Amino acid sequence: MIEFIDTVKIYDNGTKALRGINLTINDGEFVFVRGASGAGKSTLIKLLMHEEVPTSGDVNINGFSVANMKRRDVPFLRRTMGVVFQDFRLIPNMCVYENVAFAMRVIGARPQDIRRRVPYILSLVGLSKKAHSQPSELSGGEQQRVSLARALVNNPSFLIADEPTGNVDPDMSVEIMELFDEINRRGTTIVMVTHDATLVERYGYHRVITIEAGQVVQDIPGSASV
Ligand SMILES: Nc1ncnc2c1ncn2[C@@H]1O[C@H](COP(=O)(O)OP(=O)(O)OP(=O)(O)O)[C@@H](O)[C@H]1O
Repeated sequence: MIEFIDTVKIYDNGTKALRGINLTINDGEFVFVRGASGAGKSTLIKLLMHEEVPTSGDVNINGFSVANMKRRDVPFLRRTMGVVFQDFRLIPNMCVYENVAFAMRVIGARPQDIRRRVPYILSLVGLSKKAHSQPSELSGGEQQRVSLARALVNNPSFLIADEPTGNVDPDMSVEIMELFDEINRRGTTIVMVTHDATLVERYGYHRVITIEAGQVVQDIPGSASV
């Protein structure tokens, strides 16, 4: 479960990015977070990842308190989440397989687990045939699927996606969204930031939270008919 409790974030230059956010995201939910540029969406994500800490209030993530967390616990928090960015952030000189395997190596996974898990995850995102391609040889949609595979490989309890369809064409966006939906059906909680109103409308059966000037101004619950 993710809980924002009176969460305020004021940056050092005095910008009030979040002005008291109260939100609960339950396990298994799929939540869109939308809002205009500068509304505070990235700040919300940075708090989830402990890249920033709240100025006051707290964020509780699966029992971790972001405000009171010790530095040595941050890697454990990050292992509970997978993150997908708009710009993919793949390692350019590694093939698809290696990009995904690397995410397991850095947390000390055993080689035999890596050999078993990576092909499974690549098949889940439909990229088995591209395992030995370099990122530069892939389309935007394929690169985003690698980034999704990498985010999923350590079996996170939730996925954060920051404009995951921002750099792919509309057909690919639908493909990527179908994958996120499938992953959510398998039980992973998803928090997806997007500007894309068409996408939100199309997948309107998910919860939609709107942020404006650092506050939640609308919270439309999802329907259970997924
Ligand atoms: N490191 C920082 N230092 C100072 N101000 C910041 C910093 N990061 C963000 N801000 C400010 O905080 C506010 C919220 O920014 P944030 O990046 O969270 O918005 P956003 O909704 O993600 O916008 P976008 O859709 O453009 O990415 C903005 O006014 C922004 O200028």
